[in-house]
Amino acid sequence: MKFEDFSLSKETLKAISEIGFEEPTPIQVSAIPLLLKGLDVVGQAQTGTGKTAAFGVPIVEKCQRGKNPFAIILEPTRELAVQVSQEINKIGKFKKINVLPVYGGTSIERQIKALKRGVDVIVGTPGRIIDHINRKTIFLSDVKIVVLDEADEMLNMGFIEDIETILRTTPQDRQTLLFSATMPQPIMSIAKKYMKNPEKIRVNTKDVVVPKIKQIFYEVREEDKINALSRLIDVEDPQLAIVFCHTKREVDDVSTKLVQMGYNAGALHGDYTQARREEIMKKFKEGRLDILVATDVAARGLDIQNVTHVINYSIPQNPDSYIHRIGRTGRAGKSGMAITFVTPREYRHLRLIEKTAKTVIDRKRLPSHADVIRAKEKNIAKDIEEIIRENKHTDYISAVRELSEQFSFGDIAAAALYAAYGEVKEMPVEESYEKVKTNDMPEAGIVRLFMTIGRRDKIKVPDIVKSIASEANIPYSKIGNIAVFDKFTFVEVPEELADRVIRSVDDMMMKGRRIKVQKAKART
Ligand SMILES: Nc1ncnc2c1ncn2[C@@H]1O[C@H](COP(=O)(O)OP(=O)(O)OP(=O)(O)O)[C@@H](O)[C@H]1O
Ligand SMILES: [Mg+2]
Repeated sequence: MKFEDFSLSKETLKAISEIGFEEPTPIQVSAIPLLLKGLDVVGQAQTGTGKTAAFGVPIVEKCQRGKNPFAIILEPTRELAVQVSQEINKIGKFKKINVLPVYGGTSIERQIKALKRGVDVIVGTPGRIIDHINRKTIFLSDVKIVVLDEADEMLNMGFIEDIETILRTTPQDRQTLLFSATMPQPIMSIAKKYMKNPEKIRVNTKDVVVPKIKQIFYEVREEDKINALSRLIDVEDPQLAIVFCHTKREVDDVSTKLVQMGYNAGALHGDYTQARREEIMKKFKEGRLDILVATDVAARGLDIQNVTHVINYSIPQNPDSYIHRIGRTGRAGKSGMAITFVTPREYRHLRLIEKTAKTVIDRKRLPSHADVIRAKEKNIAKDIEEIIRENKHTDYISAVRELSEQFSFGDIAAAALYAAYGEVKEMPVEESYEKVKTNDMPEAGIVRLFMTIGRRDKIKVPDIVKSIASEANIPYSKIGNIAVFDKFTFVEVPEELADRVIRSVDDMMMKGRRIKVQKAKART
């Protein structure tokens, strides 16, 4: 199937090819002909599979320009109104379709001016559209097509009255279209009220979740989440990541901590001014921000290139939210990674998500501190390889030659890495660490030491471990997992360093600290 087979106008086909779409996606194959025929359609297809163009192409194709808007597309968030209006604008480029995003938090006067100049397609959020209807600055009496994008979200409790108000101002004989990746049955029943014999399209009923998204979960205690997040980011090295939190406060908290830890992170939620929301989105899209920490305001519809990872810092409340959140990666045939943090109490909820989303989420063990270091070394090696392969380094060769009269090449290279990457980052000094399971023993080559210091001692155990490491003349980065319990602590170290650590603790004891250390016994 090709776009040419839909018998579209030259202008629309030209726009599609300029955007770079080579062939229609399955939802586009099914939906476009029905929409062109003028039928009401409920379209359900997985996240990132081109639902926007599935309704966008027919709207542009059928659009007759008049005094009042021809089509109106409703979106649940401002960000989505902007994004979808941009996409319709691209599809309508050669038909010179006027598209206007209409959403709150921004100057209504400017919107009114634009509306006066004439708009063919309105893409907006319900609240602001109602505002315009009341001010008589939007007339929907000539509307031929209404789209409820993210229909299930739009028809859920919070939005339904607004949607009804808007629909009442449009003509009865309009074409009504509903699209979403999820379409729960109760919503379908509500939807029928507004539609005429809707055709139901469901693409790929077997997988609700995009199969190319790899899904894993980690068991993490609430207090350990921030360190777990930092480790995962270090090891996974996402190009762009979205971290979802449960509340606005949690978003602020997590993003602030990430920034303090040196990550290039920003926050998005509904309490920020529109200017700030737009600034953050712009930065993230341009890759000037690596990590977007957000509430569910970013869960639906957003299409941002190169989001390689979605991390559920808090497990989503309902399974549909899980599907939409993780759908921010793995778009348009790309692969992606979805990570979910689960506290022990949330296991049952996780199972419910798996069941409803008809998917399997695999469990993994959190990377250790040593894994983080290894991953960093690997990333550095990758960077170096690329620099050499692309001959980016040649301007520095004479400098190295000069230095080599005084130092070894090894030292020069390591010092250059230091200059470029800074100190090897240490584990943040906090008392909460990944839970070391006391009944499963560490990996081969790692020895677990038992120490008689714990939370009860009201000292910062990691600080003590740091001074032990320094006493033993061992870089702190070589120390692996640390698990602090009330009265004791487990510290994991490479086998060959264990004796040195024990000896240095003994030396320190002589200096007055009463800590006993011994190799933990393996349970049999
Ligand atoms: N025919 C096509 N060929 C290639 N890429 C396409 C095609 N149609 C759409 N895309 C691209 O696929 C990506 C996802 O499309 P879109 O945002 O419409 O997905 P969606 O189905 O609405 O997802 P969600 O459920 O998350 O809203 C976009 O970047 C879009 O440009
Ligand atoms: Mg969409």
